[in-house]
Amino acid sequence: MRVTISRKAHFNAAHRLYRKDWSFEKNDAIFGKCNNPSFHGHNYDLTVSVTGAIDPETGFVMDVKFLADIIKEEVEDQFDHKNLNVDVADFKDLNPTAENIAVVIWNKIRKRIEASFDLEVVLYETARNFVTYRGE
Ligand SMILES: Nc1nc2c(c(=O)[nH]1)N=C([C@H](O)[C@H](O)COP(=O)(O)OP(=O)(O)OP(=O)(O)O)CN2
Ligand SMILES: [Zn+2]
Repeated sequence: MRVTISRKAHFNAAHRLYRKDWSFEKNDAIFGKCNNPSFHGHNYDLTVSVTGAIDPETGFVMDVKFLADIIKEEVEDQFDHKNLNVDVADFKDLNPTAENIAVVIWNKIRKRIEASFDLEVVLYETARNFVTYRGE
């Protein structure tokens, strides 16, 4: 029997969607207002879900506090109130789209969680735009 626990988190960050190797005109055609050189911001909402067996002694799949601490260290402390393009090394050569941010977050958390657990990340960039990554 495998059960999923989830923890919600939040961070505020600025970004610009563009490629350094494209002209401004091409970036504008592909990324539109998201290519604003002055950047723009989002209030990102994150849900991290871990699936595993219930430990018969504790009744936990995983202590939610353990998961919350990982999210704080790997995501909130590194991304919150940051400019993703400028301040976060992961996006030095990676466009900070919601898709790429979700994959970066998944990889950071995956390293901190035992392989017996499945991991899913859902990242809301706006109230209506969200992406899901399960490491597949
Ligand atoms: N596949 C993706 N498409 C878009 C991404 C992305 O990360 N992946 N990102 C953006 C921009 O970041 C943009 O800032 C999104 O905001 P916006 O277009 O304003 O989205 P809203 O849903 O809030 O706007 P509505 O116009 O109300 O739909 C764009 N595309
Ligand atoms: Zn954006």
